[in-house]
Amino acid sequence: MSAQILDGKATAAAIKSDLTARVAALKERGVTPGLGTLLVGDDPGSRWYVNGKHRDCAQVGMASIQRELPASATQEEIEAVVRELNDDPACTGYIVQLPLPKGVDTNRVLELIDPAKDADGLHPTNLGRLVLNETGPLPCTPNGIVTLLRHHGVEINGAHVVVVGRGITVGRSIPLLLTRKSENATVTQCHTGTRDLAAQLKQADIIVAAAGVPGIVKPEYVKPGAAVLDVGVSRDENGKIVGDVHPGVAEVAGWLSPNPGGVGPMTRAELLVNVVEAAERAVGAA
Ligand SMILES: Nc1nc2c(c(=O)[nH]1)N[C@@H](CN(C=O)c1ccc(C(=O)N[C@@H](CCC(=O)O)C(=O)O)cc1)CN2
Repeated sequence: MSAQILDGKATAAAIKSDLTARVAALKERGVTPGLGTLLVGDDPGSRWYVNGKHRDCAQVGMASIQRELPASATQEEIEAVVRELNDDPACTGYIVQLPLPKGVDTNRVLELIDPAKDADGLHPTNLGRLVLNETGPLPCTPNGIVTLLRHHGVEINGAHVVVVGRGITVGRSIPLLLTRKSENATVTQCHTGTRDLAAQLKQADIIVAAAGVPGIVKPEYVKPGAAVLDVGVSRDENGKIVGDVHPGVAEVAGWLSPNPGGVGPMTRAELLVNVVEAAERAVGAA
């Protein structure tokens, strides 16, 4: 078997085309949605992602506000920029690029973001809304995964999804999305405390690999025909992306998200969706 591709690039392009029309409609009402980013430090990967987000904004006609601080920035300096973005009327929504440098209290920074401007959907208020089934911005990577599966007609309803990882941006929140009535999946969450990862993965109709451990999902752990989403981003000695999914999985899985070209572009597209929706909510168009 050779897995069919869960094409994140093409799916993200379709989302951005829809957003271009929605941004144009907002502009006709005198509102230009703007995405803000705060990058602290000079990690080349983080800078690449942030630049990509600003390129996406330009592509759909959105404004963008780019703020940067050196790796030596103090907690107070970072929080001061967060407060500025909260108060900036040109900024509809924004993100603080993660990870923040060692020594910074990430949770304190994330909690300071105005929940109405939380483009990542990671503020405790918005995660709480998700738990309570209330409307709000959804975490971008988990929402991108759900959209990618739906776009390719992969059945989520009734599926057994096994998530590997419990990080802030994906693992922690994706079970909340997948177990909503609208998705209706059964979710098992695996992490470093899981005794027999292989046994858990063998049960999965859908695998979300977000551990950040290269090749942790091996072909022999995957049920033939399963859908496999590779979220992990590690780099080899040449700087090439190495995902959490072993290349041999392509011979067993029914569906596979490439990495790059799968979940990454979807994360960026859903970020724009959150900002456009915030702007639409503000003018009463959502
Ligand atoms: N505040 C946040 N920080 C981080 C998040 C996040 O969702 N919010 N997620 C990751 C990084 N990330 C988004 O910021 C991200 C990762 C990957 C991509 C992407 O488009 N990747 C490309 C390949 C890129 C490459 O070649 O290096 C792909 O998969 O095709 C976009 C966004 C951590 N931080």
